[in-house]
Amino acid sequence: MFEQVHIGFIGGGNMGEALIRGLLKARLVPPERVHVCDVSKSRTAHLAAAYGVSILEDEARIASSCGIVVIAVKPQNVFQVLERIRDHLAHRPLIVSIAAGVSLSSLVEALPAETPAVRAMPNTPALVLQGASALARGPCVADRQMAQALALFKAVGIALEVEEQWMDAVTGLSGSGPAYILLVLESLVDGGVLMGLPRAIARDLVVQTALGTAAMLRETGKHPAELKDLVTSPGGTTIHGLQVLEDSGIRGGIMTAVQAAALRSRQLGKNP
Ligand SMILES: NC(=O)C1=CN([C@@H]2O[C@H](COP(=O)(O)OP(=O)(O)OC[C@H]3O[C@@H](n4cnc5c(N)ncnc54)[C@H](OP(=O)(O)O)[C@@H]3O)[C@@H](O)[C@H]2O)C=CC1
Ligand SMILES: O=C(O)[C@@H]1CCC=N1
Repeated sequence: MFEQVHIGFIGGGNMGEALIRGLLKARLVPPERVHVCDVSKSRTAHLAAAYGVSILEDEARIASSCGIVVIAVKPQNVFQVLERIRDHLAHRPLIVSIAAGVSLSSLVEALPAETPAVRAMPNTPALVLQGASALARGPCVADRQMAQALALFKAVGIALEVEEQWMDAVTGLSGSGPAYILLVLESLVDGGVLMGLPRAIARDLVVQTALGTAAMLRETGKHPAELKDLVTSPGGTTIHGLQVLEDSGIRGGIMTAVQAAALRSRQLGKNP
């Protein structure tokens, strides 16, 4: 699907690197067909040394050399990038923006007529090929191009096509989600340390408990509450821990966190 296709990244920060590393690890394209530009010279030096990708000096070179251009700069910098590349898109490359909140209509408006554009929301576990991405297609994206965009993100985890109306919710849930889960995992490790466990042992136990629980949820297809009941013996240890969490309002807190992040995504689209 990607024979001869060159993939360019404008912005090689946290997320650009996660995608690049994932794509190379999945052997979707060889490093000589991955091109990156970033205003930070320390970032490009790091990416060239770590992954052997090609570094191009500016956004225009990426746009004119690549069949797929991933825009991986902060939302605040997206329109400056589009302004710089718009005169270098005569070959109609596929533009894939991963910027939170930036809508398809604003992308299409800033690009030459009929430039195909996809809005995507990946997440950082792409770094280890366990990402969760959702993609919404713009009006001029051919089926073949959408299949390529999906394949790009499927190389680093799961990728679903959704209607654009869901992209802010996706951003608040799976885009930001790794941070919420890491906060919980960090707290669990600290709980173990509080009870005297050596930190390395607590960490190993927490990581495997999280992986095992997620695998159990995926493989059984059961409701989380049903699996939770399996852990929770009458009058046992777990119910005492759960009561403390319920008293703390953790469920509402997590739901409100997803809502706040989704609303921030919507707001970023209007005023980055
Ligand atoms: N981090 C995450 O978990 C996720 C992020 N995203 C989205 O991905 C995008 C990138 O986020 P993230 O990787 O975290 O951000 P980073 O700040 O880590 O990376 C962006 C990089 O782009 C550089 N940059 C800025 N302007 C330009 C330019 N004109 N040309 C080339 N490079 C430029 C920045 O340099 P400098 O720092 O010097 O400005 C920086 O190195 C954002 O839009 C974000 O919404 C999407 C999903 C998940
Ligand atoms: O915090 C952010 O804005 C980005 C978008 C999703 C995850 N990180």
